[in-house]
Amino acid sequence: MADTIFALSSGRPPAAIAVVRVSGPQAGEAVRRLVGRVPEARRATLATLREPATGEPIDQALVLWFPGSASETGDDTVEFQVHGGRAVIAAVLAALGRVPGCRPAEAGEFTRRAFDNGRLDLTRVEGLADLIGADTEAQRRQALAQLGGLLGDKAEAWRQRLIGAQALIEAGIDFSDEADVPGELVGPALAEAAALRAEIVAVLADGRRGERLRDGLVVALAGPPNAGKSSLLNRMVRREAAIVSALPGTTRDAIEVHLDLGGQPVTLVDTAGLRETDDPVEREGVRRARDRAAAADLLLWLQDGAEPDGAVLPDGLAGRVWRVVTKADLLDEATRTRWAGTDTHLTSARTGEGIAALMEALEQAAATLIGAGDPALVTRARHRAALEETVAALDRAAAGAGGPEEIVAEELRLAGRALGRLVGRVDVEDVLDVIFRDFCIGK
Ligand SMILES: Nc1nc2c(ncn2[C@@H]2O[C@H](COP(=O)(O)OP(=O)(O)OP(=O)(O)O)[C@@H](O)[C@H]2O)c(=O)[nH]1
Ligand SMILES: [K+]
Ligand SMILES: [Mg+2]
Repeated sequence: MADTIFALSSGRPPAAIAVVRVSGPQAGEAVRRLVGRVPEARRATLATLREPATGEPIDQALVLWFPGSASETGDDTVEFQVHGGRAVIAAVLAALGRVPGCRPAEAGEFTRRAFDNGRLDLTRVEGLADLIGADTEAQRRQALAQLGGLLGDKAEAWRQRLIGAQALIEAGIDFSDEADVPGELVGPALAEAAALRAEIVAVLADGRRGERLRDGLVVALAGPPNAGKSSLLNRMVRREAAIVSALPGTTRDAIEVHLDLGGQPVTLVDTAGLRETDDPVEREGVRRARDRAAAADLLLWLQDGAEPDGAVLPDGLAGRVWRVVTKADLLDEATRTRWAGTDTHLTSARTGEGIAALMEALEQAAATLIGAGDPALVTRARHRAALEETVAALDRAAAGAGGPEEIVAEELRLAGRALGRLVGRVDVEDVLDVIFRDFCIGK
């Protein structure tokens, strides 16, 4: 018999209410011991929880009993809503620990059981993890769509069609000596594979917006020392997140600030000023600054407005770059006019000039790059890799047309296997630990 698991599923106590969940074959026995009876299924029942050994009351609780396969995990489950004090929770958990066959749950174990019982496919498990981790509206919407099976159902439908196409060819192979089986079944199978390929390629051509939304859009501030990077960051986030000083080379470690721009998650990264230096600590800072700038989705390249030609963007950082001119408050009219004629954001951290416009532009860019339109299907690198593997196998199948039918069938099988891994139907042991590691205890 499988273990029965229990855990505190609500947040850190003390709190008004705490939810303790129990799931597994002994859940019914647990509720019988603590409540004295098994309450009506799926109805909130007010009951006194008692220490089974002594009969002493522990707390007044709402008890919810979800028998068998209709529960979230697919096993008998009971939820106790108790007062969220530490001693109450400790007493309930201790009493549950004394029920034979019951033990504390490990991180993610309730969800793992739901997966093992076929209640959730792997993409839904990931959606659930993302929903719990969602910080912004757009992230919440995307996670909820994933939990609802946006990608999982589509991938499973693709997989079923592939199995059908593969079966067509295998029927041809198995019965090829029999007169009444059509000899040419590879053609229709490959036509189906080509249609599938087109659908998957269209899903992959999403500009990685799902992954970007999940991770947050990374915007790096870079430029020469004393360009005013840290001052601008502080002004943008309206707090003293980074140290500012007149000394060039002040910032060493990259400083990250997370923002919610109109529902889009954006991470601003302040970096060390880029220059050649003999100071080993600053040199490490410069190395990190280059890495962060190169990896960013968007680079704000800052230059002091008083520098006549501006700073030269180093090689290798030419991706998505916005030029930002700083210290506009120090400029004379002629210089201002000259900058105004260029493709730059003119800003002053001192007066706040240009900051609102910059934030507005960032919010729009974030919406375009990650948030706009329907929720993306691909939200993790794992999804993308599995779909690319599927497309590669379909390409090999198409290239095998005219050759031995067994080879085409084998490539279709490999394409289906990649989709099977995506939804968690075939050999996924290696990815499960990684995915469930994200979960907390009680989930
Ligand atoms: N007048 C004026 N001075 C500014 C402005 N922004 C920054 N400064 C000054 O410029 C100097 C450098 O500012 P920082 O924000 O530390 O510059 P940084 O680019 O982060 O410098 P490093 O981290 O050393 O690379 C400080 O003395 C700031 O007070 C501005 O908008 N107007
Ligand atoms: K500085
Ligand atoms: Mg700085």
